[in-house]
Amino acid sequence: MRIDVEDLSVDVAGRRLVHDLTLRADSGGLVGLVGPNGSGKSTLLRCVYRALRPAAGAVRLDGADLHAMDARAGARLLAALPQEAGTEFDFTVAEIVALGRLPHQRGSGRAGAADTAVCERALARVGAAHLAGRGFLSLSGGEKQRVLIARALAQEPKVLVLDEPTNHLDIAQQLEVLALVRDSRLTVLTALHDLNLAAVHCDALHVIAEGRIVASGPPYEVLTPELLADVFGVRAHRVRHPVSGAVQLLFDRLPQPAPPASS
Ligand SMILES: Nc1ncnc2c1ncn2[C@@H]1O[C@H](COP(=O)(O)OP(=O)(O)OP(=O)(O)O)[C@@H](O)[C@H]1O
Repeated sequence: MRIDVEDLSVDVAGRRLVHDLTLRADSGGLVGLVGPNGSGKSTLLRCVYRALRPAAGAVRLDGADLHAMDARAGARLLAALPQEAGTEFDFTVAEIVALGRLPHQRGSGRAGAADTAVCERALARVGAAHLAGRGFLSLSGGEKQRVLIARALAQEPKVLVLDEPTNHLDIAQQLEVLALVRDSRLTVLTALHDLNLAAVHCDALHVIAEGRIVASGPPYEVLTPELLADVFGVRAHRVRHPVSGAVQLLFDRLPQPAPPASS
Protein backbone atom coordinates (compact mmCIF):
# COMPACT_ATOMS: atom_id res chain seq x y z
CA MET A 1 0.00 0.00 0.00
CA ARG A 2 1.37 3.39 -1.01
CA ILE A 3 1.55 6.41 1.33
CA ASP A 4 1.25 9.88 -0.18
CA VAL A 5 1.77 12.90 2.01
CA GLU A 6 0.50 15.77 -0.12
CA ASP A 7 1.24 19.43 0.54
CA LEU A 8 0.82 18.75 4.25
CA SER A 9 0.89 21.56 6.79
CA VAL A 10 0.45 20.93 10.52
CA ASP A 11 -0.22 23.52 13.23
CA VAL A 12 0.25 22.92 16.95
CA ALA A 13 -0.72 25.48 19.58
CA GLY A 14 -1.20 28.12 16.91
CA ARG A 15 2.25 27.55 15.41
CA ARG A 16 2.93 26.02 12.00
CA LEU A 17 5.40 23.19 12.59
CA VAL A 18 5.18 21.39 9.24
CA HIS A 19 5.07 23.43 6.06
CA ASP A 20 3.58 22.26 2.79
CA LEU A 21 5.38 18.94 2.86
CA THR A 22 5.10 16.29 0.15
CA LEU A 23 6.57 12.80 0.19
CA ARG A 24 5.76 9.31 -0.98
CA ALA A 25 6.46 5.82 0.29
CA ASP A 26 5.90 3.14 -2.34
CA SER A 27 4.26 -0.14 -1.49
CA GLY A 28 6.70 -2.25 0.53
CA GLY A 29 9.24 0.56 0.71
CA LEU A 30 11.11 1.67 3.82
CA VAL A 31 11.32 5.45 3.87
CA GLY A 32 13.28 7.32 6.52
CA LEU A 33 12.88 10.79 7.97
CA VAL A 34 16.03 12.32 9.39
CA GLY A 35 16.64 15.78 10.75
CA PRO A 36 17.87 17.63 13.82
CA ASN A 37 15.99 17.69 17.13
CA GLY A 38 12.89 19.82 16.89
CA SER A 39 12.79 19.83 13.08
CA GLY A 40 9.22 18.50 12.93
CA LYS A 41 9.64 14.77 12.29
CA SER A 42 7.37 13.65 15.15
CA THR A 43 4.80 16.30 14.30
CA LEU A 44 4.67 15.08 10.71
CA LEU A 45 4.40 11.44 11.83
CA ARG A 46 1.72 12.30 14.42
CA CYS A 47 -0.35 13.75 11.62
CA VAL A 48 0.28 10.65 9.48
CA TYR A 49 -0.95 8.35 12.26
CA ARG A 50 -3.86 10.68 12.95
CA ALA A 51 -2.95 12.01 16.38
CA LEU A 52 -3.06 15.44 14.70
CA ARG A 53 -5.23 16.75 11.89
CA PRO A 54 -3.71 18.52 8.90
CA ALA A 55 -4.07 22.29 8.73
CA ALA A 56 -3.80 21.84 4.96
CA GLY A 57 -3.05 19.01 2.55
CA ALA A 58 -3.73 15.31 2.99
CA VAL A 59 -2.30 11.91 3.84
CA ARG A 60 -3.44 9.23 1.39
CA LEU A 61 -3.19 5.44 1.49
CA ASP A 62 -3.47 4.11 -2.05
CA GLY A 63 -5.21 7.37 -2.89
CA ALA A 64 -7.79 7.31 -0.05
CA ASP A 65 -7.77 10.22 2.40
CA LEU A 66 -6.72 8.72 5.74
CA HIS A 67 -8.25 11.53 7.81
CA ALA A 68 -11.63 10.96 6.17
CA MET A 69 -11.74 7.26 7.19
CA ASP A 70 -13.42 6.07 10.37
CA ALA A 71 -11.00 5.21 13.17
CA ARG A 72 -11.45 1.45 12.92
CA ALA A 73 -10.94 1.34 9.14
CA GLY A 74 -7.84 3.51 9.46
CA ALA A 75 -6.43 1.32 12.24
CA ARG A 76 -6.82 -1.79 10.09
CA LEU A 77 -4.52 -0.17 7.52
CA LEU A 78 -2.02 1.74 9.61
CA ALA A 79 -0.24 0.94 12.87
CA ALA A 80 2.02 3.37 14.67
CA LEU A 81 4.81 3.24 17.18
CA PRO A 82 4.88 6.75 18.66
CA GLN A 83 7.92 8.11 20.48
CA GLU A 84 7.59 7.45 24.20
CA ALA A 85 4.58 5.24 23.59
CA GLY A 86 3.33 3.40 26.61
CA THR A 87 0.74 3.25 29.26
CA GLU A 88 0.26 4.37 32.82
CA PHE A 89 -1.56 1.17 33.71
CA ASP A 90 0.18 -2.04 34.54
CA PHE A 91 -1.33 -4.26 31.87
CA THR A 92 0.44 -7.52 31.14
CA VAL A 93 2.45 -7.74 27.96
CA ALA A 94 -0.14 -10.13 26.49
CA GLU A 95 -2.88 -7.55 27.21
CA ILE A 96 -0.88 -4.74 25.60
CA VAL A 97 -0.30 -6.76 22.44
CA ALA A 98 -3.98 -7.81 22.38
CA LEU A 99 -4.91 -4.10 22.03
CA GLY A 100 -3.51 -4.39 18.50
CA ARG A 101 -6.42 -6.71 17.63
CA LEU A 102 -9.18 -4.22 18.58
CA PRO A 103 -9.64 -2.79 15.06
CA HIS A 104 -10.38 -6.32 13.82
CA GLN A 105 -12.97 -7.21 16.46
CA ARG A 106 -16.67 -6.61 16.03
CA GLY A 107 -19.63 -6.93 18.36
CA SER A 108 -18.56 -7.84 21.89
CA GLY A 109 -14.98 -6.99 21.02
CA ARG A 110 -13.86 -10.21 22.73
CA ALA A 111 -10.60 -11.71 21.46
CA GLY A 112 -10.99 -15.17 19.93
CA ALA A 113 -8.46 -17.96 19.55
CA ALA A 114 -7.38 -16.57 16.16
CA ASP A 115 -6.62 -13.16 17.73
CA THR A 116 -4.61 -14.80 20.50
CA ALA A 117 -2.61 -16.76 17.92
CA VAL A 118 -1.83 -13.55 15.98
CA CYS A 119 -0.61 -11.91 19.20
CA GLU A 120 1.55 -14.86 20.14
CA ARG A 121 3.14 -14.88 16.68
CA ALA A 122 3.79 -11.13 16.89
CA LEU A 123 5.49 -11.49 20.28
CA ALA A 124 7.56 -14.41 18.98
CA ARG A 125 8.64 -12.35 15.95
CA VAL A 126 10.15 -9.68 18.16
CA GLY A 127 11.77 -12.28 20.45
CA ALA A 128 9.50 -11.40 23.36
CA ALA A 129 7.31 -14.49 23.75
CA HIS A 130 8.86 -15.12 27.17
CA LEU A 131 7.59 -11.73 28.40
CA ALA A 132 3.88 -12.43 27.77
CA GLY A 133 2.92 -12.78 31.44
CA ARG A 134 5.04 -9.88 32.72
CA GLY A 135 3.64 -6.50 33.76
CA PHE A 136 4.43 -3.97 31.03
CA LEU A 137 5.66 -1.40 33.56
CA SER A 138 8.24 -3.84 34.91
CA LEU A 139 10.02 -4.12 31.54
CA SER A 140 13.24 -2.41 30.52
CA GLY A 141 13.06 0.34 27.89
CA GLY A 142 14.24 -2.05 25.18
CA GLU A 143 11.79 -4.76 26.19
CA LYS A 144 8.93 -2.24 26.16
CA GLN A 145 9.93 -1.12 22.69
CA ARG A 146 9.86 -4.68 21.36
CA VAL A 147 6.45 -5.32 22.92
CA LEU A 148 5.05 -2.16 21.32
CA ILE A 149 6.41 -3.27 17.95
CA ALA A 150 4.66 -6.62 18.54
CA ARG A 151 1.42 -4.72 19.23
CA ALA A 152 1.81 -2.87 15.93
CA LEU A 153 2.45 -6.16 14.07
CA ALA A 154 -0.55 -7.79 15.80
CA GLN A 155 -2.67 -5.07 14.25
CA GLU A 156 -1.85 -6.67 10.86
CA PRO A 157 -1.65 -3.30 9.13
CA LYS A 158 -0.55 -2.53 5.59
CA VAL A 159 1.50 0.47 6.70
CA LEU A 160 3.77 1.04 9.69
CA VAL A 161 4.61 4.49 11.02
CA LEU A 162 7.51 4.44 13.46
CA ASP A 163 8.95 7.29 15.49
CA GLU A 164 12.46 6.36 16.54
CA PRO A 165 11.84 2.59 16.75
CA THR A 166 15.43 1.95 17.85
CA ASN A 167 15.15 4.18 20.94
CA HIS A 168 16.29 2.36 24.08
CA LEU A 169 17.60 -0.61 22.10
CA ASP A 170 21.13 -1.95 22.33
CA ILE A 171 23.04 -2.20 19.06
CA ALA A 172 22.13 -5.84 18.39
CA GLN A 173 18.44 -5.08 18.98
CA GLN A 174 18.61 -1.97 16.77
CA LEU A 175 19.85 -4.08 13.87
CA GLU A 176 17.33 -6.80 14.72
CA VAL A 177 14.37 -4.41 14.78
CA LEU A 178 15.28 -2.79 11.48
CA ALA A 179 15.73 -6.20 9.86
CA LEU A 180 12.35 -7.21 11.24
CA VAL A 181 10.71 -4.08 9.94
CA ARG A 182 12.28 -4.70 6.55
CA ASP A 183 11.21 -8.36 6.54
CA SER A 184 7.62 -7.38 7.36
CA ARG A 185 7.30 -6.19 3.73
CA LEU A 186 4.93 -3.51 4.95
CA THR A 187 5.21 0.04 3.72
CA VAL A 188 7.17 1.83 6.43
CA LEU A 189 7.67 5.48 7.22
CA THR A 190 10.08 5.94 10.09
CA ALA A 191 11.99 8.68 11.85
CA LEU A 192 15.54 7.67 12.71
CA HIS A 193 18.30 9.59 14.42
CA ASP A 194 21.15 7.25 13.57
CA LEU A 195 22.16 8.32 10.07
CA ASN A 196 24.21 5.17 9.41
CA LEU A 197 21.30 2.92 10.33
CA ALA A 198 18.99 5.08 8.24
CA ALA A 199 21.33 4.96 5.25
CA VAL A 200 21.82 1.21 5.36
CA HIS A 201 18.19 0.23 5.90
CA CYS A 202 16.08 2.80 4.06
CA ASP A 203 15.26 2.85 0.36
CA ALA A 204 14.91 6.61 0.45
CA LEU A 205 15.50 9.39 2.94
CA HIS A 206 13.86 12.75 3.46
CA VAL A 207 15.85 15.30 5.41
CA ILE A 208 13.68 17.67 7.41
CA ALA A 209 14.76 21.02 8.81
CA GLU A 210 12.43 23.58 10.36
CA GLY A 211 9.35 21.66 9.23
CA ARG A 212 10.37 21.47 5.57
CA ILE A 213 11.99 18.82 3.39
CA VAL A 214 15.41 20.07 2.39
CA ALA A 215 16.67 16.96 0.57
CA SER A 216 15.19 13.67 -0.66
CA GLY A 217 16.43 10.61 -2.47
CA PRO A 218 18.59 7.50 -2.15
CA PRO A 219 20.44 7.69 1.20
CA TYR A 220 24.00 8.19 0.00
CA GLU A 221 22.98 10.75 -2.60
CA VAL A 222 21.22 12.72 0.13
CA LEU A 223 23.70 12.45 3.01
CA THR A 224 26.51 14.52 1.52
CA PRO A 225 29.12 16.17 3.76
CA GLU A 226 27.76 19.55 2.57
CA LEU A 227 24.19 18.74 3.59
CA LEU A 228 25.30 17.28 6.94
CA ALA A 229 27.30 20.40 7.70
CA ASP A 230 24.45 22.61 6.67
CA VAL A 231 21.57 20.81 8.40
CA PHE A 232 23.22 19.10 11.38
CA GLY A 233 26.23 21.37 11.87
CA VAL A 234 28.72 18.48 11.84
CA ARG A 235 31.68 17.52 9.72
CA ALA A 236 31.11 14.16 8.06
CA HIS A 237 33.60 11.76 6.56
CA ARG A 238 32.64 8.87 4.33
CA VAL A 239 34.56 5.63 4.81
CA ARG A 240 34.02 2.09 3.54
CA HIS A 241 33.02 -0.69 5.87
CA PRO A 242 36.02 -3.06 5.76
CA VAL A 243 33.84 -6.18 5.39
CA SER A 244 30.61 -5.21 3.65
CA GLY A 245 32.06 -2.34 1.63
CA ALA A 246 29.04 -0.21 2.57
CA VAL A 247 29.60 3.51 3.00
CA GLN A 248 29.74 4.59 6.64
CA LEU A 249 29.63 8.10 7.98
CA LEU A 250 31.94 9.29 10.71
CA PHE A 251 31.33 12.62 12.39
CA ASP A 252 33.11 15.29 14.30
CA ARG A 253 32.35 18.85 15.23
CA LEU A 254 32.73 21.52 12.63
CA PRO A 255 35.73 23.72 13.35
CA GLN A 256 34.54 26.38 15.80
CA PRO A 257 35.44 30.04 15.27
CA ALA A 258 38.32 31.10 17.52
CA PRO A 259 37.16 33.10 20.59
CA PRO A 260 38.01 36.79 20.44
CA ALA A 261 41.49 37.47 21.78
CA SER A 262 41.44 39.02 25.28
CA SER A 263 43.33 42.27 25.65
N1 LIG B 1 2.40 20.56 21.70
C1 LIG B 1 3.35 21.44 21.36
N2 LIG B 1 3.30 22.72 21.76
C2 LIG B 1 4.27 23.60 21.41
N3 LIG B 1 5.33 23.27 20.64
C3 LIG B 1 5.43 22.02 20.21
C4 LIG B 1 4.45 21.03 20.53
N4 LIG B 1 4.80 19.88 19.95
C5 LIG B 1 5.97 20.12 19.30
N5 LIG B 1 6.34 21.40 19.46
C6 LIG B 1 7.56 22.05 18.92
O1 LIG B 1 7.60 21.78 17.53
C7 LIG B 1 8.93 21.59 17.09
C8 LIG B 1 9.01 20.27 16.34
O2 LIG B 1 8.87 19.22 17.26
P1 LIG B 1 8.94 17.70 16.84
O3 LIG B 1 8.74 16.88 18.07
O4 LIG B 1 8.03 17.46 15.72
O5 LIG B 1 10.44 17.59 16.33
P2 LIG B 1 11.34 16.30 16.04
O6 LIG B 1 12.04 16.56 14.76
O7 LIG B 1 10.52 15.06 16.14
O8 LIG B 1 12.36 16.36 17.25
P3 LIG B 1 13.21 15.20 17.99
O9 LIG B 1 14.23 14.74 17.01
O10 LIG B 1 13.85 15.94 19.13
O11 LIG B 1 12.27 14.13 18.44
C9 LIG B 1 9.80 21.67 18.33
O12 LIG B 1 10.33 22.98 18.40
C10 LIG B 1 8.84 21.42 19.46
O13 LIG B 1 9.24 22.06 20.66
